[in-house]
Amino acid sequence: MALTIGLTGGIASGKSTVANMLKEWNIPVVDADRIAREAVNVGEEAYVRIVETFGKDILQKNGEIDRAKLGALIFHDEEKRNQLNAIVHPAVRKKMLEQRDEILQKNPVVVLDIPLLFESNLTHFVDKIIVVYVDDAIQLERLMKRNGFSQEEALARIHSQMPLSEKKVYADAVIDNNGTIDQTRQQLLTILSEWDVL
Ligand SMILES: CC(C)(COP(=O)(O)OP(=O)(O)OC[C@H]1O[C@@H](n2cnc3c(N)ncnc32)[C@H](O)[C@@H]1O)[C@@H](O)C(=O)NCCC(=O)NCCS
Ligand SMILES: Nc1ncnc2c1ncn2[C@@H]1O[C@H](COP(=O)(O)OP(=O)(O)OP(=O)(O)O)[C@@H](O)[C@H]1O
Repeated sequence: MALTIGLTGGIASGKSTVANMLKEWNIPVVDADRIAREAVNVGEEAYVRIVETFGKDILQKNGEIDRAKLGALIFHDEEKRNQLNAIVHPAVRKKMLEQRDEILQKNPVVVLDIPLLFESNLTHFVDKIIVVYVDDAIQLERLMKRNGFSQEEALARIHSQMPLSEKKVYADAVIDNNGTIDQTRQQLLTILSEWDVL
């Protein structure tokens, strides 16, 4: 029987790390962040609407969206963030569901890696939910390190999402990613074997 698993968590909590393990085991993963990046390529409908809404100041010299600039804008302003979400999310949802359906024609299982699974009310599109969890301090530390953000920049991003402690409550399974990568892999293996995926 077909199974759609939602993989979520907070920014820099370790979703991509878990998604990479799944891919190594040949479990197909649909990556919402990647689809969102493709949706705003030059010339796409969402690109045009973003330029109309936020102006040409958020473009690089070559015409592509300056993601750092747009990020600095929307992670500090909820209204602007909602405007951007309203432009990008419908396109992402459509593409993601198309990819899910295509994969399920050939595979019994698909994983949708969606950072904003709860925030965007997408839970009804998945059968089971895995939340990748880390403590606040570790999330902040890993995000600052990975992106070279100041504490203020990192906190703005973290606070634009539902708290991880809340996401944990709605999960069918929680991976505690505070420890080593190996400990995370073990937890993932246990969950997948309980769900008869591996
Ligand atoms: C603001 C943008 C240009 C910043 O780009 P940047 O390359 O710095 O970040 P990237 O896209 O890799 O996202 C990194 C992480 O930020 C978080 N995040 C991104 N967008 C949002 C948002 N609108 N609200 C809350 N968190 C977000 C997610 O955890 C995501 O994994 C970009 O994130 C964007 O276009 N966001 C809107 C689309 C979106 O919601 N994407 C995420 C899920 S589909
Ligand atoms: N168990 C771990 N131990 C140490 N570092 C880790 C661990 N898990 C992930 N990391 C590191 O933490 C950072 C965030 O992890 P990752 O990119 O997987 O998070 P993410 O949830 O996909 O982030 P985003 O929402 O921004 O896409 C990365 O630099 C990654 O290498």
